[in-house]
Amino acid sequence: MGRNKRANNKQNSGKRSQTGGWKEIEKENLKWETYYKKQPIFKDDEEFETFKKFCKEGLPLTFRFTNGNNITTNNDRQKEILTLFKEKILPNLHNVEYENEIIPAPVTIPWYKSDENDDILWQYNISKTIIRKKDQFKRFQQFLVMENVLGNIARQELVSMIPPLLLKVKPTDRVLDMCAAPGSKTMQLLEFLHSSEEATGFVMANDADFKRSHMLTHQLKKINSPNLLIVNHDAQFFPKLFLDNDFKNFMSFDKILCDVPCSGDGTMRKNVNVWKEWTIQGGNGLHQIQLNILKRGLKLLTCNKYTKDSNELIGNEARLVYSTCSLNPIENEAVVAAALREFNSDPYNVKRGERIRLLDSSNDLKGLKRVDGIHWWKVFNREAEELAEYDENSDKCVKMSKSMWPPTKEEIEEFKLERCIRIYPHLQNTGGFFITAFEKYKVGEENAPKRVKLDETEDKEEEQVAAVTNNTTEPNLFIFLPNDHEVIQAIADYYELSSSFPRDTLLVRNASGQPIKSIYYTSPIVKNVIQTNEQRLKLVFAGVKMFIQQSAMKSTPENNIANVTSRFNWRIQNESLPHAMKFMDMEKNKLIFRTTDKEFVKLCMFHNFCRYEELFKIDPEFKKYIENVNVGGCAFIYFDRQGSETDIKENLMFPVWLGKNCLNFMINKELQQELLCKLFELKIEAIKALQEKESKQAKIKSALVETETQVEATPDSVGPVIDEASEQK
Ligand SMILES: C[S@@+](CC[C@H](N)C(=O)[O-])C[C@H]1O[C@@H](n2cnc3c(N)ncnc32)[C@H](O)[C@@H]1O
Repeated sequence: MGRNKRANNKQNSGKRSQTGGWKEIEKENLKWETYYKKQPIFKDDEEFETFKKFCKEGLPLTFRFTNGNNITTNNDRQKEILTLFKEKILPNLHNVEYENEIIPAPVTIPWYKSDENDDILWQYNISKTIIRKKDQFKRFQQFLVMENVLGNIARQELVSMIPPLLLKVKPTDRVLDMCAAPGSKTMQLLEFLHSSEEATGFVMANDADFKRSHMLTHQLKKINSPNLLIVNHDAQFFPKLFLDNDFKNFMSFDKILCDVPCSGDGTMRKNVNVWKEWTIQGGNGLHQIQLNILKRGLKLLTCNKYTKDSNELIGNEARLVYSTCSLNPIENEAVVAAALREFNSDPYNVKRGERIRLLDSSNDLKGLKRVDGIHWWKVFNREAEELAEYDENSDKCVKMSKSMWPPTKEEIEEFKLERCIRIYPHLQNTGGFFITAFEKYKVGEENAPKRVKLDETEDKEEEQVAAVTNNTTEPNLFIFLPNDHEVIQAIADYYELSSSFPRDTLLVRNASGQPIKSIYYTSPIVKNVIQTNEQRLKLVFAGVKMFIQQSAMKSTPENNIANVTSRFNWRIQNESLPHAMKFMDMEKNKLIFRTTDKEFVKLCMFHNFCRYEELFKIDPEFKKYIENVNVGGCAFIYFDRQGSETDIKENLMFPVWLGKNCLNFMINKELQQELLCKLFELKIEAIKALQEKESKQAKIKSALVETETQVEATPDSVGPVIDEASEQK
């Protein structure tokens, strides 16, 4: 059986017709074929045919092991889930037979490594349809789905992972992702930023489309990075930002990703509609906006400084990566060449001694098969007429620009477009992609980089940007709490948080500026960026939810908590617990109950309302503990797993809500599923059935609770995170 049969994904190859039947999209497009055959991209017709054959096939499955949803603290997560995959899942994927052929097992991709692990990226040449059909894949599929929901595995097209890798993000970098939605590359940028324990930089993810910037929020909030900001600007006019209230010097970005909107003809293996919709005008029409975004990125990029004598870089390297999922030179080399030409001849840049150039990436990503960028190409108008040169007075050049044409001989020498990277589907069975890395540089600075003084009057581009990005008048919904706020004080006292707990980076997301429902935390630099640029930034999202006011909490005579103060009903969100734990004395904190008993944890995790009597039977120590803590508040069960035999080796701590007679584990459904699967080897179907049953019982119980005025918190209140909109009301 050929690759075609296995990897072809029927799900993506058609569209419902109006009569409701399934209509195959024909994988042919004569305009596309003629256009690409005329470009100097493929060696000969034979190579084009191979390329086309691959374009018609579905993509193999690729998946990457990430550092999980506690991106700031959980560095062992990647190793742990990877080991689980290699020991428990992978052996079942060897020698799988389908239609009398053995499907080769997944293989690792050598050019994607983390500091700790060499084999974090895997490729499996099999379609989703077969995976769903065949029982042998069931466990593998469940594993992928579950770990993906939990943020431990990222499902992303192989070639789409290259641009963030070439940016070489460090934990100290200020990173801007100019066109970020849906966010798969931003996710990688955050992984790199958090590759060491203390990230002092940040990632700002931007998208011009309001809805898509919210989609970005949905994708990225699950990884809980306090160093992330999501904003909503047109990248062509991305505002200049400042730090530390120093309004004389603008803040430049050390790493910028320009993954611009494009015709997407490198994605036709996945998006079959490209076959139907591809036109010459598609690429031509995007050229100018792509160039504008790239030029704006280059403007905002930190300038690398080199010593005069030895030409050595002073300080860290800043870079910008430009990428598209298109193979069209008009969207790629033409944009890159135009940016080089325009930037390096702009009097403003010349006066400041700043230039840009392409970086040589040939030694990066060893093992990745690639082709050099091209120096010339053919330009066609929407009528498919080949045009030798630009003529602004000609009707044939309507809606075209001079920058679409190839560079001159001298420019070819200077631009080094061969440094661009082209990836074709047939090179290593992937989608198509174009990537190149730029640097902005200045020679002759002996000392540490100086900040650039603004001189707006000489800068034409800034005038344009200022005209578009008038100060935002929207109310600020991201308000930092004063560090002596009484609620913060009460929370710190209740949880016995040490004096080093950072109280000054806690914020609320409502116009009143008071902690109504949730309190979030950010990194110090994110706070700085938000506060200094309140008037300039259209901020959509920042902050990791840390404390939540438990709404089910009411004070009644029956539950013995008649005089509850606010401190009792603020619980710690599970995802923020590892961060909070850094400021707790794990030995002495009286809210922590330690257990090594798997059965104890199992019982707690199995039931929404786990009765104390049952737990006392398993561990009599728990009775003493309960007598010493406040009923009606949040506490913790610490599962000490040293020397444990099961898959998860790390110790686990869970927030629990202590009711009068029973407790609730305050973890979400997905984590509950993962832990029940891994710790107790339960089948996912059984867990889901159990969750449903418990949820029904919880509802009945809640109703009873109302009538009996016996207050308990239900894990339903943990469930879906309250969205900002509802909170802002
Ligand atoms: C190729 S996609 C980006 C994919 C993304 N980098 C990822 O890996 O998930 C291009 C994105 O650019 C956004 N976009 C289009 N025009 C834009 C503009 N002028 N400024 C900023 N974003 C823009 C689109 O909404 C779209 O989400």
